[in-house]
Amino acid sequence: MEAPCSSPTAGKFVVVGGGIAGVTCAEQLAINFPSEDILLITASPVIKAVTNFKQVSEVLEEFDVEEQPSTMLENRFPNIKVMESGVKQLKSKEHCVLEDGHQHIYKKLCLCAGAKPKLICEGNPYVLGIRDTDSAQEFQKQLTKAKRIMIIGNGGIALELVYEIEGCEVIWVIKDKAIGNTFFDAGAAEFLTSKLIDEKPEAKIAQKRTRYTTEGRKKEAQARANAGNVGSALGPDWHEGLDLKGTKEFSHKIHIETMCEVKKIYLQEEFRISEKKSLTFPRDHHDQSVTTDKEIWPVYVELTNEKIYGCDFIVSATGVTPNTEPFLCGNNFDVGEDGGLKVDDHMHTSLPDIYAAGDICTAAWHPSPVWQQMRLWTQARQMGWYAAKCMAAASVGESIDMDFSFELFAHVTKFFNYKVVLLGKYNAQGLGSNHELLLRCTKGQEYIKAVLQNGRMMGAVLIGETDLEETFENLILNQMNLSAYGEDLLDPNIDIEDYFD
Ligand SMILES: Cc1cc2nc3c(=O)[nH]c(=O)nc-3n(C[C@H](O)[C@H](O)[C@H](O)COP(=O)(O)OP(=O)(O)OC[C@H]3O[C@@H](n4cnc5c(N)ncnc54)[C@H](O)[C@@H]3O)c2cc1C
Ligand SMILES: NC(=O)C1=CN([C@@H]2O[C@H](COP(=O)(O)OP(=O)(O)OC[C@H]3O[C@@H](n4cnc5c(N)ncnc54)[C@H](O)[C@@H]3O)[C@@H](O)[C@H]2O)C=CC1
Repeated sequence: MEAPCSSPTAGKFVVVGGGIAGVTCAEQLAINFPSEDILLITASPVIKAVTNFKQVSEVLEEFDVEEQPSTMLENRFPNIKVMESGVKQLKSKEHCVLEDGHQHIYKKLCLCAGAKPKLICEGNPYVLGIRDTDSAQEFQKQLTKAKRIMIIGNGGIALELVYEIEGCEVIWVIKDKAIGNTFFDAGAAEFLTSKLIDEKPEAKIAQKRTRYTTEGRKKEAQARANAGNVGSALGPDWHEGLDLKGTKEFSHKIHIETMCEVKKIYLQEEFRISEKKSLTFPRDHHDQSVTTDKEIWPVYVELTNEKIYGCDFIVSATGVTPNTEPFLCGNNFDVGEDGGLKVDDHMHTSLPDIYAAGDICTAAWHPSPVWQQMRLWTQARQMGWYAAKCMAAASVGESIDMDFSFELFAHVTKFFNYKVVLLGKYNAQGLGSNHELLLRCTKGQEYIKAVLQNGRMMGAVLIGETDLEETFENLILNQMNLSAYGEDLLDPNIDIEDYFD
């Protein structure tokens, strides 16, 4: 029987989760309270550290991310104690968390347990999700033996995979008309699609963006997390250390099935008995076939458009579900529609002294008109940092204003080897039909889209080396009326920065 939790009077600051949100939160608490002990409980054997942080503009930020043994964090902050263990239960009334045989009383708790892949089908060994180092390595291992895989989903992971995978046929199944729906509209999708058709992989551009490394990861820290425990989410450039090659020598071989979903998955024997017919890989006339019509596959997928394809395995890149499970039982949290713990504008959940940050939480405050939550690395850092500030202020009876980073959504990343900057309501999310778009596109070079409403800039997509991010960021933040400038705003012959000086 479990020991009951004792009185919360002697509690400390406790943070759960060693991903970017949890580590940033613990670090900030350690700075704010140098004479207090901060306990970080994490299920993963390594922690994530933000290094080389650079504020590129008022809201855009760049940093590298390193997987490090937890001792490195403890050395940097002697008042942080890291415990490698999965929290099994939360007793919010008693201010107590329980992990393997131990209980920890908190005065303030921040839950940063991240999220896990939301798979199209749980428990099927041929359906893989990618989240942490282990799942990425498993995927790579399977890929080395694969002739054909199927990727389901149209977000960040799918976009990165279809561009990086070589030597393997890829059938990419998307619910939408165009690729990359979580980041792009159809115009940007078309601009990017031409990259997939290029046979020769080009030299990667030396473009700085958030980088993911495992350099600091020591051997002993590579010990796998206990069965059932989840590791931290991968992040920017996670595929760079992985050789994403199938069995053959060619670059991209991608077939996209649009506007459909998975109807049924058959294992080999099940499919044979069904006497259904699968399709060969669609190819154009000068294409050398990789797989033959006679191929027998380990798994077959029937799509809602009635087409059936066989493949070696399926990647379900279909979004994430917050890791709330161990915390919900017996605790009456307000939970968002996406399954996250609802937090207010001070990162506080609905229960006393419990905060949440990063992928596990659902922003339930009234946001700035040009900010939205997306489960991203940068937001995990910002939320972890701000949650710590709020916890610190609350513990001395104060309150602080919302951090400026929540004023404007800003994300820098790289897709198909292009720098991609997304600002504000970059896809006119929630703006209804009352908005206009200004576009400038130079094939193979840049794609610029500005979203305007009532003459004010509400968002932008900048693909390529446009150098416009800072100017656009300012235009969105200051909400200047741009009606008088019309299309000049994107005229390449006008130096827009001078324009607004
Ligand atoms: C393949 C991939 C590529 C990505 N690429 C990008 C990108 O290019 N740009 C970008 O901005 N974002 C990217 N993301 C998203 C980004 O990685 C996440 O949004 C971010 O890392 C979330 O951080 P987090 O700290 O909230 O959660 P996580 O990193 O998931 O960390 C959660 C932590 O909680 C621990 N934990 C879980 N349950 C428990 C428990 N019960 N007890 C104790 N500890 C527990 C885990 O071990 C882990 O340490 C990517 C994600 C993936 C999967
Ligand atoms: N460069 C970047 O910024 C990257 C960010 N990420 C982040 O990592 C997290 C996980 O990435 P993803 O899994 O790609 O999530 P995502 O949220 O970006 O995309 C999920 C996609 O799956 C589709 N989908 C959902 N259910 C489906 C179903 N049943 N059938 C078919 N399609 C379905 C959605 O329409 C969407 O296109 C996200 O938070 C994402 O933002 C991931 C990779 C790169």
